[in-house]
Amino acid sequence: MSERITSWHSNPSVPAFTPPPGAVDAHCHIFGPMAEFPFSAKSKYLPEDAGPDMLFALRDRLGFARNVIVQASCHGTDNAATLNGIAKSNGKARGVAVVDPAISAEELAALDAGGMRGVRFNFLKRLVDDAPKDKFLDVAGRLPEGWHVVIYFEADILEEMRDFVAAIPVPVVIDHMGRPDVSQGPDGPDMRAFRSLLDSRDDIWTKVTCPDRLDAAGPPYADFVRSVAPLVADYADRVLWGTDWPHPNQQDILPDDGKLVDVIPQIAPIEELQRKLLVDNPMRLYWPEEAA
Ligand SMILES: O=C(O)c1cc(C(=O)O)oc(=O)c1
Repeated sequence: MSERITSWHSNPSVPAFTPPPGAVDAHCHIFGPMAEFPFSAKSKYLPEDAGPDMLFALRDRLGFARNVIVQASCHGTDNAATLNGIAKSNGKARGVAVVDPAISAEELAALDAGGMRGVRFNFLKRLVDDAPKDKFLDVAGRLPEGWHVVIYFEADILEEMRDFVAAIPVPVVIDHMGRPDVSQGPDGPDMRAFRSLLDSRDDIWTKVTCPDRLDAAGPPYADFVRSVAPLVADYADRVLWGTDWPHPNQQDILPDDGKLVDVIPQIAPIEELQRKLLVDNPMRLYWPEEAA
């Protein structure tokens, strides 16, 4: 792996939709800068730098107030770049860490002090070499007070994930809805299976994110909208939204973040749903001490 890749749009449009005051971009990442925060030797991609200043400029351009920075797989289990982003945010960012399951209580406490509020378990073979469920469960049982687990998996292994999800002793957030095939529509097998997983516990949340990854037709992402809008309506108190900037591995697409924001009023057509999705829900999970 030698060539560094750019996976984000250089000049995203200003969205037509104005997010409500206090809106949280609850899924984004930081890459590097590499000179200060080298990428993991195990990373499956080598991105150009996309550091905190770029993230905060995008936040402001899109009309958001806060970020949840999810440790990207290219940084492995060294959370320094993500912690640096949180530290530079003036309290406007919190994070989700990726950890070696053997992490000590002291190291977990340091991540908590640095603004981390969850740990991510990634099951995508194209991103990580292994995903040891037994070790993940061990660390899930030792997390700091108030933390949750974020899981990233694809629809083809949803059935294999059920027992694991059931065994997690803290709230669970599922990235990108477990990547359903949205061309099947809201009542297709992938969405039905995903809903039954959500129904298995009342503390499973999900991110209604990544139309660019899930809907190959591109903007206005009609299949994504028709499949996801009913989910937002039915699970209004358990959905989160994020840009996914800088869109790891999307170098062939370069999603326009303004257009991604303009999907929000289509999946959450009324103000109450927009406020829950963008403010109330992420505040409960990431800034509970400030939540209404
Ligand atoms: O689908 C992906 O390629 C992807 C990768 C990462 C990461 O590298 O952490 O995070 C995401 O949310 C999505």
